[in-house]
Amino acid sequence: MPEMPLLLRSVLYMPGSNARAIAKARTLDADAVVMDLEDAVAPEAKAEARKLIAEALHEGGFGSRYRVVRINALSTEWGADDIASMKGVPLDAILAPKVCSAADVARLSVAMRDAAFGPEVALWAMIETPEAILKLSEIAAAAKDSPLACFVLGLNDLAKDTGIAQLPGRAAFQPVLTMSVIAARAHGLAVIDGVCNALDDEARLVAECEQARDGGFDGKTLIHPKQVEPANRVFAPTEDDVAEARAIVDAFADPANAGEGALRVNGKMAERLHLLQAEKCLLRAQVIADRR
Ligand SMILES: CC(C)(COP(=O)(O)OP(=O)(O)OC[C@H]1O[C@@H](n2cnc3c(N)ncnc32)[C@H](O)[C@@H]1OP(=O)(O)O)[C@@H](O)C(=O)NCCC(=O)NCCSC(=O)C[C@H](O)C(=O)O
Ligand SMILES: [Mg+2]
Repeated sequence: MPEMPLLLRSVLYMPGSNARAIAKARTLDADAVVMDLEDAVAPEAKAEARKLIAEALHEGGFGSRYRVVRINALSTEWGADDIASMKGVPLDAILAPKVCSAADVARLSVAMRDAAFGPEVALWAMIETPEAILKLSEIAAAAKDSPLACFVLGLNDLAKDTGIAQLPGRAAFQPVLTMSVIAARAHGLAVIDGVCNALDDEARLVAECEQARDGGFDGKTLIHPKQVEPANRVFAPTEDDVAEARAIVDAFADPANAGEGALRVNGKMAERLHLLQAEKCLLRAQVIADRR
């Protein structure tokens, strides 16, 4: 499985047909950028968008931002050409919409191989259909034989196909959010929350980011530059997180605790599994600090 970056707090979509947005993405603090060929691009603009994306990626300038191209589903008239048009283009992942089964993952895997993508190019799967929810485990398990490395929630499509309303708090979606995280983690995948359509409601965006962070997601997909900073802030370790992590690491490094499995650190139990979490937290905080 291709390795995922340590930071996927902010995953910003932009229409592949929008040259200005793609150019702006090079200046934004998003951890990942997703150039879209699917729903954000009109049928008559798809061919031009493929060219625009390929040129922009060849031109480069995206720095450490993880580069993702969202294709159309292979079942559409555009999917196969989308993948073929990215042959030889420098990118980090293909995001496939409406993945419904392990067979879909296998077909995407073959198409990526036919387009000569290297083993480092990941496949990200959108979880956005009722069928996918019923087969979360099967789809995630397909990572074993494919470059599948990440789930991305698509709650707009899921709302459309199920009738579940996208209300503040997302109570009716909670089981889907949790089961997506569980399935992804059971097979070592990263997992990113769906978008917040309310462009001018930062409080709602922050609430969704906090819900996703506490629910185990790595980050949130976004649709506008002004959503990047709140997502980066919410999904980053806080100063308290870092202080607690450092205390755990220091406690286990203390020769006086050599051979201990469980320690009392600042009034809480810390075991070796907490040490691993603490080390990851410090690493993430360091990467963020280095970027600044
Ligand atoms: C939603 C938008 C159409 C809003 O556009 P607009 O009101 O025109 O934006 P602004 O005038 O506020 O833009 C200000 C500047 O920022 C740039 N910009 C805007 N959006 C982006 C972006 N996403 N990435 C990069 N840069 C962006 C503008 O170009 C302006 O720049 P400048 O002119 O230099 O000042 C628009 O934001 C937009 O198109 N968003 C992305 C839409 C998209 O990609 N949708 C597809 C993914 S969402 C989805 O499909 C989810 C899933 O599948 C599901 O089912 O849920
Ligand atoms: Mg969708």
